[in-house]
Amino acid sequence: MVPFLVLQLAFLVVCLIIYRLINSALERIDHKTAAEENGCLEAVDVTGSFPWGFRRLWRILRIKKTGDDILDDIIFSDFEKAWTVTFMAFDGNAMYLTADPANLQAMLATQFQDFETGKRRYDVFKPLIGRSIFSTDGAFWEHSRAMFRPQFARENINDLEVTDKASSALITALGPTNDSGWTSGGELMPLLYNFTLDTAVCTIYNAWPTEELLLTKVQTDFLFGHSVDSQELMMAAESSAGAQLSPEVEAQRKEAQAFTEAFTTVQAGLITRIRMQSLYWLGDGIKFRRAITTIRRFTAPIVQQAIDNATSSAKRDEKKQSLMTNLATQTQDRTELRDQTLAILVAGRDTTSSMLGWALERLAIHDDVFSKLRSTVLQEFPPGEEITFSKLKGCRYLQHFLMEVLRLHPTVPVNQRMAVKDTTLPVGGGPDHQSPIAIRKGTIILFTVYIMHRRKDLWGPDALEFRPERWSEGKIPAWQYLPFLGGPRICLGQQFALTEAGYLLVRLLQEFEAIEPMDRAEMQKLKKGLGVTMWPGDGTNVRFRKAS
Ligand code: HEM
Repeated sequence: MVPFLVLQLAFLVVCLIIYRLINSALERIDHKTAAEENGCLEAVDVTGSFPWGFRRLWRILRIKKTGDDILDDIIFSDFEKAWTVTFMAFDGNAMYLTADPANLQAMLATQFQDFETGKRRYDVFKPLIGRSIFSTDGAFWEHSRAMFRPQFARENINDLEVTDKASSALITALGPTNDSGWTSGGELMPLLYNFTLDTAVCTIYNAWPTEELLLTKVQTDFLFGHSVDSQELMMAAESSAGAQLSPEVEAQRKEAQAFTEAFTTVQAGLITRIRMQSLYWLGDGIKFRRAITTIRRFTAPIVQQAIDNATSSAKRDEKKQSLMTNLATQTQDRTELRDQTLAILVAGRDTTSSMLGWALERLAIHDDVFSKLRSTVLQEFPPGEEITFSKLKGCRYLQHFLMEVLRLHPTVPVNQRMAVKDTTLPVGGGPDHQSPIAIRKGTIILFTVYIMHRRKDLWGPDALEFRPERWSEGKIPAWQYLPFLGGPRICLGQQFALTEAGYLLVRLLQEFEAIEPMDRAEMQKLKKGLGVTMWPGDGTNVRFRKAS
């Protein structure tokens, strides 16, 4: 006999499901009425015969078996009929998915006030970055943006001395070469993560001993600790980095390593939180919480130091200040200083290192692009001459190469906005998909620049080919290329990232005359890893040959 309580519970669940179904049906009717009133038409519905997105979920769950790619196969197939589509989400609400430049321009710029990043982003990222530029909307976001804007002005962009040292550290970490001039090769992504963390941490916090080592030793551990496992090579790398460490520096190195590891753990934890959607709070383990504590322990004295510097007239007037000290002249709220600067780290580390990973993969598999870029670099950046921001900006082929990398591999491939009032989007409705569509308050619109950057109707029949030359063949409409998005929330670190990446590539191309994948066939598959960002899924396994 089934206990009465269980029956009551079952009854409640059934009522809840019926309530949701009726609610969502009523919403659909409302939506239709609003659409008609605004002259809007319906977008193509791709929900399919199984409601609530089960079809998509089923395909995603079977990825390992089918070998499908989430973006190229599953999401792309939703766009078979139109570039803006709608579907019913798991919770019964209508959602939209778009890869239409006009709709992106509306959400990000012309109708900016109608769309927000939404509370979910704040909830997911809260443990690490609390209330900060990346995780808020409205007045607090405006305040944050105004506070950061001067820090990202051209004269404050990247401390190129730091970028230079981090580049040298990375080149050292590639290790010695064999008799034919080749490095032993291996997975570059950990080195690239450390490169971007080094440059960002030094710029933001002025915290690590740039003179002594940055993370050279940590990087060397990553590269040689497992794969090559040669004590001799490691010692050679260490001595060439001048890394005979004093006890103080060794303590700092340990601290830097603990911070790096904690940061990596937290990034992984955030991916879990994103994937768990509304149940994000169930995703945190003890490791995640400990890592947050480590990060806070690391930043606490730096925050204090920044406040002291900003309030001491002698220190405040020193020419070279960390970003944190500059911020501390505007607010002395410790929590805000911590959260805002960590937000910059989150926004800046994996995005830029992933771009570099893709860039090196492309150089490794396209010999012609490598040769052209290297000869351009040798001509415009003769070894020994200073590499400056304006020279990097002025090197057209280098810029076109980076733009093409971010076209085919935008490191933030899918994103979303939420309507904060009943509104419209300009295209996607009706049989020709050119009529406006009505969007109800609270609706989530997913958008994918990854798909938009690969549309043959926008980019031509060779849209999927990697061809930096396309950027010198005529003007490309601004809203069809958005790796950094656009409008008032455009990426603040765009120039920082392009300068940092350009600098490292120039240094690598000066130093090495060839780059080769460890397994060409595998690398040509260009597999992706997908989390907050999109990175080379199988790592960037390459080796370099030293210039003779
Ligand atoms: C290739 C490298 C990078 C790419 C592709 C990239 C991309 C993006 C994108 C797509 C957004 C918009 C997110 C949204 O509003 O939903 C964004 C925002 C942002 N990015 Fe970047 N980013 C990169 C590097 C950096 C770096 C190096 C920094 C800082 C050092 C940075 C700082 C920021 C900040 C602060 C925001 C938030 C802006 C706001 O909401 O007002 N980014 N980035």
